[in-house]
Amino acid sequence: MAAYFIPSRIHPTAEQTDLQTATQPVVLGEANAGAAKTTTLALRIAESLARNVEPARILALAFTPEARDVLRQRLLDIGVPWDTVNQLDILTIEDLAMRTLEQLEGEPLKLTLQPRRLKTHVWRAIDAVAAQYAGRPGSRYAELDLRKSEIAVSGYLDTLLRLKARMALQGEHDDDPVEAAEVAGEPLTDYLVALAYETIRLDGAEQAQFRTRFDPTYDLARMLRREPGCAQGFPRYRVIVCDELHDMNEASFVIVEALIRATGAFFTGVGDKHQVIHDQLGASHDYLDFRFRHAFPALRSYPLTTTYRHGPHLTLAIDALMDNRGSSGVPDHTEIRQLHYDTAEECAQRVVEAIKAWKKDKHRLEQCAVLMRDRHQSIALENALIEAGIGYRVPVMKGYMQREEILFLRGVLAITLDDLRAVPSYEVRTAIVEALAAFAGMEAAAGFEKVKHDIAKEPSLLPGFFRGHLGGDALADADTAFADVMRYLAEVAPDSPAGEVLAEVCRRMDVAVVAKRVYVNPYAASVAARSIDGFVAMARKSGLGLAAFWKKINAAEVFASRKREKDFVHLDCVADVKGQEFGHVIMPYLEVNEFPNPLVPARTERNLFYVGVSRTRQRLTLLSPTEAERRSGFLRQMQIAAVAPKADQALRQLEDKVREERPVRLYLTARYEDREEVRQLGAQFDTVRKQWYIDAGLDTGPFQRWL
Ligand SMILES: Nc1ncnc2c1ncn2[C@@H]1O[C@H](COP(=O)(O)OP(=O)(O)OP(=O)(O)O)[C@@H](O)[C@H]1O
Repeated sequence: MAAYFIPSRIHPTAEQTDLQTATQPVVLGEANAGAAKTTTLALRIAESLARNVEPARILALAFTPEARDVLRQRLLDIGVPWDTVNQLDILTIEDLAMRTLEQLEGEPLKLTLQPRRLKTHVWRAIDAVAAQYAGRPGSRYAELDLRKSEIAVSGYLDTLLRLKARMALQGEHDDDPVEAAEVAGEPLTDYLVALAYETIRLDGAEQAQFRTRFDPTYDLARMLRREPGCAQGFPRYRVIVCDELHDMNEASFVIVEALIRATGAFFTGVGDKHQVIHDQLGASHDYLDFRFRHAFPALRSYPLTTTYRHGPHLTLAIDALMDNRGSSGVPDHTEIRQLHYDTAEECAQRVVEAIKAWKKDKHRLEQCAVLMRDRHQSIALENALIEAGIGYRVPVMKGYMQREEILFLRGVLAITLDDLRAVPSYEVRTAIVEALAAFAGMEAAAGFEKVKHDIAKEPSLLPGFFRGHLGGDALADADTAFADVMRYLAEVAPDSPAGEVLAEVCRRMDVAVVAKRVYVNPYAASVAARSIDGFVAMARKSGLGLAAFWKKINAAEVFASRKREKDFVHLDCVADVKGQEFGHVIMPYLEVNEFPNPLVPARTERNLFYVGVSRTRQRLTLLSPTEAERRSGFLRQMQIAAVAPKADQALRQLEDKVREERPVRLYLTARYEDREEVRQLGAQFDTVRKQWYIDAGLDTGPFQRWL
């Protein structure tokens, strides 16, 4: 079918146009990375606008705020004006759930985000399970393994999230928890704790007493399951689209399915099953593979196989990695550079060189992204960037100096030197006090909230508070590790070597163990412990005394947090840049035990690596150890050299094809006051792009001044 909407900038492929103009009520697009899923969804929205659907009756959904922003950008890219984009509802599923619950409950939703603040609820749940089941007849109950350690709490919270994401916490086996746990595939203890936790959270009432991340989605899904009539409260959308279906889980599916049925809207979803990286949240390719088809038997699937993000050299290497069969529509040679290093610092130096080479080739720095597997890797990278005077932005992941574990060590320095005042930002001073309290295990102390702000306002109170609280008379008796650290610091001279002092603090505190208590999740704790190691190593290497080191990091923070509109590179974790793209992608630390991370399932790691490399438009720089045995296996799997001849050939064919392409319409620069004149000459008005145009075959002579 001919499209009503013609985009600016791009020529859609036949596959894209088929999806843009599809007439079936429920449509899925199955694609490879960069194969224009989001762009095609934008085309689908624009097509609806061109067919007179009001913007306010269109809902565009994504799973993450980043993906939501990319969708907005793609609409602008294809020529939908800013005003129109602003009238559309472009939301994450969690945004939609929050908005719907707020309407139903009549008050704003508050979320408790840090896992450690949920710990007391988990402990109460454990006590409740012990009271209810211990000593109950039945061999399964005798095996209950109720522990309150940090690792156990973290395990319970992980299970809880998995159960909620999969909507596996209630069901037909409610009266027999043993069977219910078995069906859910979780240990009985975890299942019972999860049930008890939810009883506390909901406190017998419908309205939750507290909520954390994902609870809004889960609560709305629960409500829709129990009372499908609630769905009638959704706005009367006529068109719904959903991006990144590979992030879908059962709770989100319940919401989307209810939305489609209640509104009768036309639905289009797109996804790429190789981009499933959130298995923890119950994401699975099942939704793309069969759940939608099962719920909507008339569904029609459309493939999207051509990537427009990069040329054939990278496309074919990605095909080799993923065992895929995509092709490229970009007639450019996407460069893949490989560099090697021996140490973490050398790797960071290579990153700086790669950025400088990009700049020297006259490209913009903002088009360059350094994508890491994990945030602990950023210490060496940030230091190297600061040293080289290269501005950077850390959009999702905070810069290392503002991460809790490092704020704790900065707090230690501030106490020792009695110089919290040297930290210019009020927020950072507050965060330092919070981090100290968290690592000292006293963040829940009565009145702490007020004290925190008092100290941030009057920094000279800091040493007195932490020493006095656990010190003074109490200090002599206190046998906590933190009190021991306070005693040690009281003896330390300001010119003592910073590296040695911090190492001693970490040793006395046993920070790896403390990190487990603070972070609860073992994986997050291991990343934090590695960050701490990196920071201490950096202090050692600097050779500076405490006072000089303190000055250096505060100056570095001022450099790093300067607001920049241009001349900066992006520094982020791969998992946080899904949906985005960059001219130059640099991937450091591609080595055994870093990427793939051995704590994560192999398939998820490969998908994550694929997400990283597929963000590239023009140049990909891969950094791995000089020693071949230490290199990440993914590099070999890409078969970069082996696919090059085939890629050269594909590139030549593409160059020929592009020469033959002709636009369908020519858009004019005519303004409002020219409207009668151009209309009489035969021009037509595009109501979506709000521009005059002529069909390509028309004589352009009379229109020269508007072309
Ligand atoms: N027909 C086309 N011609 C030229 N460029 C296109 C075309 N369609 C899309 N593009 C461009 O291709 C790039 C990738 O598109 P898009 O972001 O929509 O892909 P995606 O499949 O959603 O990516 P991912 O899921 O990997 O984030 C964008 O820069 C987009 O502008």
